[in-house]
Amino acid sequence: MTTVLSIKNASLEHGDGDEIVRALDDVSLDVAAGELVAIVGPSGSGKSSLLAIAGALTSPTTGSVRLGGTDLTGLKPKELTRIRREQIGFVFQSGNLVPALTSVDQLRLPLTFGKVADPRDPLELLAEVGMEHKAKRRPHELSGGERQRIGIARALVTRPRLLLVDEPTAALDRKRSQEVVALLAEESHAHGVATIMVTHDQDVLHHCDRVLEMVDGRLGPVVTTSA
Ligand SMILES: Nc1ncnc2c1ncn2[C@@H]1O[C@H](COP(=O)(O)OP(=O)(O)OP(=O)(O)O)[C@@H](O)[C@H]1O
Repeated sequence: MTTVLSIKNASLEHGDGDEIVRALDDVSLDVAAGELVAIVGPSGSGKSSLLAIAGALTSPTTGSVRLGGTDLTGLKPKELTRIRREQIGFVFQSGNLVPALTSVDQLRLPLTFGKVADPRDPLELLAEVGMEHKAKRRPHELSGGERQRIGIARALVTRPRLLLVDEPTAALDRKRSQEVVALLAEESHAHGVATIMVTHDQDVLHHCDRVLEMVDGRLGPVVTTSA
């Protein structure tokens, strides 16, 4: 299987002098094309920090991050911005949609930020996530689960290699949570997207190909959950 993301021995420290917080401590993680990896762990354990280095939002203090064979550490901010736009999709807790835009326009928006080599067709993608009948709706006319589907579709419209998902079920009931994470698994498998999902939701872990736990900045196999 093709490795899309390869994090090697990454540490991330915040602050300086006496106030140093080690948010990531010697973390290594490979994620393959088509794989959905869940990261669980207590609050403050470093999950968001892991998404930040995987998403080229922050460089690790030590160690390396490679995406599609390119070493991100040492690239200039402008190059990192281009890589984020072209190769990485982000999905947030509550969809983070633009209030004034219809569903189909939410998907068109990322295609207006710069040239996209091989975009998905927004209407086809809406249909794939089961939302074609709500193409003209604005976010306030959608349920939480529907907004999350649109957020996922928007993140996929540029055909990213890597999808980073932060607590996608935080605002959803159990049934909608299942549907949203099942959709993430389907999309990752069908389109060869390497997906990392941070979650507190034990009930959705069975949709994931691997579950890892972050504890005090260190990443390892799950020891405290039943998954
Ligand atoms: N910009 C920053 N400056 C200083 N410390 C930070 C900064 N960002 C994060 N931290 C610290 O790094 C550690 C890891 O934080 P992180 O946000 O990655 O945890 P998390 O597992 O995502 O938490 P949560 O589940 O609450 O979102 C925490 O101790 C946090 O206080």
